Order: sequence, then structure tokens, then C-alpha cells
Amino acid sequence: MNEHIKTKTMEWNGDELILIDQRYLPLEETYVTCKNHIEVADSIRDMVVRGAPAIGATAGFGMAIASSEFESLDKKTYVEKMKKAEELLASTRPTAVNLFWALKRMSKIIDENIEKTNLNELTRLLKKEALEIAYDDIKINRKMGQNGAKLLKNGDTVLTHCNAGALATVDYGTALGVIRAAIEDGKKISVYADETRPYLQGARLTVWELVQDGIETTLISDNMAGWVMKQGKINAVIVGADRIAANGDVANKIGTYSVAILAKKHGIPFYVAAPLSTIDLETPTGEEIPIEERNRNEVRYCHKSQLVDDSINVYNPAFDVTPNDLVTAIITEKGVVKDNYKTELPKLFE
Ligand SMILES: CSC[C@@H](O)[C@@H](O)C(=O)COP(=O)(O)O
Repeated sequence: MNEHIKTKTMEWNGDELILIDQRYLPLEETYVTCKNHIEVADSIRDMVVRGAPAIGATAGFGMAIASSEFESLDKKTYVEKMKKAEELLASTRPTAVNLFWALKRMSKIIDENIEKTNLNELTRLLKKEALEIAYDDIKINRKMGQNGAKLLKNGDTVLTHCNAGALATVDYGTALGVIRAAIEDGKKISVYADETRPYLQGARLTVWELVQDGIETTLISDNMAGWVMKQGKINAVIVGADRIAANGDVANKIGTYSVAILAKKHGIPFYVAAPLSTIDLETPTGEEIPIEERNRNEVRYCHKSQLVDDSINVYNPAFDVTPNDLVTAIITEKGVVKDNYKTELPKLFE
């Protein structure tokens, strides 16, 4: 396996993690270099990098960087410092389960090797594991894309919400990966992108990515989704997920639930594309998924323009939960699950 990786979202050069700064796209293309695990944690919390699989991969590199920071210490202090680093990374964002999934993978490497190896070697193993998470993510997205592409017909128009593309993953994307794969299969697919207030991931990131790939894309504001469906412009909705509970309830970007209800009303299939690392069998239903509440200024301001006075009361949940009965199918790298999620999702892990 290559010891470096470079995609649109991130670059790992063996020592540092360089992230495209998603806060300022598409008008400014700038990069943030993380030289220590605290900078990695800050980048996740501040949404330099965002999207469930990208957050997971970033946290993996965060643990690898932490190990090189602490490898000259004695083993006992190293373990204490690594635990603290893991806790810091885990505290950044609560909803996307990929973050905790990746941290668990990294700490397993420490637990399995701390007795039998020296700390330089442990850093090497952690770097290898982080790279494996990143390279696997690309492979998984491509497989998921192939599985989901079969659900789309030549000429379909897909509505998507938020950004579940290359920028939300290491590369290729989940929901946008399905669209990309269908196009690679020779189908003509066009996209309606919800702008996705308040953070505008749809307007700023999805449109940027798709237009770069030459995919026909139309931007709409969130409140237009119902009307474009009523006009018969949409054949399918595809979104990503931050956490899928064991019963198939789906936590995703705020606004996804409304889109799912609109899709149901208009008889449009509502698909969720997500890797197994987003499925959390330990969380029985959507009720138990922690929903992040973000800074209220994200709503008081629209990107950089202030809309209302800072004193105005605001509620800013960053995610919502779509109940499983609104989900037509969950597309994963292991196959497509339609219905009976409670019995079918665990089978994917067998
Ligand atoms: C492939 S990413 C799927 C989800 O992570 C995505 O739809 C989403 O909700 C991202 O939220 P964000 O707050 O931008 O991290």
C-alpha cells in the first residue's frame, strides 16, 4: 500500500494531514495543514472537513499524528496521552458514527501492540491503519456506487440534500458516488441539489463537485424541493447518512426528513447510500442517536452575511432523523437493503 494519499478532500504526506478548507469553498480554495492531533480535532469541530466518512478518516490520521507526537515518552505516559487524544477527537462532533468507528479501529491497534512493540513501530502501525481506512473508503464508495447505480435509469433526475460526495468522504462519495457510477455506466443522469441551509453544503460543495465533473446540476433552495417534485422533475432522491440505527432510521443533515416526507407524498423513491461504518447496530432506533446542535450564528448569518440581530433566539439542530418507513432502500458496499431493516442490516456484517 502506498504510504501517501492525495484526493480532492485530503492529503496525507506521511507526517501531516492537509485538508481542503470546506468552510470557504467554492469561492476560495484554501488548505489547512494539521501538524498535531489538536489541529486535527479543531479541523473536524470547525468543519474544515465534514461528512461522516471524511470525519472518520481524518480522525484516523489524527491518532497517527498523536502517536508520533508521543512516541518518545515512556509507554505508560504514551497510553495516557493517546487516551486523551482519542477523547479529544471523539468530542468534536457527536452524530456521525464513522468518527467513533475509526477511533475504535485505531485504539484496537494500540491495545493489540502496546506490549509487544516499541513506540516507533506502533506509530508506523497506526499510520498504516489510518491509510487503510482512507484507501478502503474509496474502494467502498465505488462498490456502493455500482450497487446503487442499478436503481437509476437512463434519463433520471436525482434530488440530493447536503453534500454526500467526494468532499464528504475520502473520494468519490456515497450518494454522489451512486450518481457518478450510473453516469460511468453510460446513463444520462442530472441532479437537483438542495442548497442545505444553514451551512449550505449543497450550494457550496455539491454543486462545485458536480459541475467540476461536468454533471448537469440545478441548484434549488430547500423550500423548492416539494414544488419541483410536484412538477414531475424528480425521479429519485439519494442522500448520505451520518448514522443509521439498527432499525433503519437514518440520521442525516437537517432537512433530510422533510425531503423524505415530500418524496413519499409524490411517490418518489428515497434512497440512502452509506457504508457499513455508518450503520450503528448498537443504537436500536433513531430516538437514541445524538443530534448535534451547532452555533446559533450559523442561522443568524447566511454564509458571511448577517440576517438578524445576534439577540434573536435561534434553534440549530445540525441533523434530523428520517424514520425507516420513509426509506425505500439503503445502499451499501455489501448490497442494497429494501425493508425489514431490523433483520436485514445485521446480515450485512456477517
Ligand atoms: C457521505 S456523507 C453523509 C453525511 O455525512 C452528509 O449527508 C451530512 O449530513 C454531512 O453533515 P456535515 O454537518 O456537513 O458533516
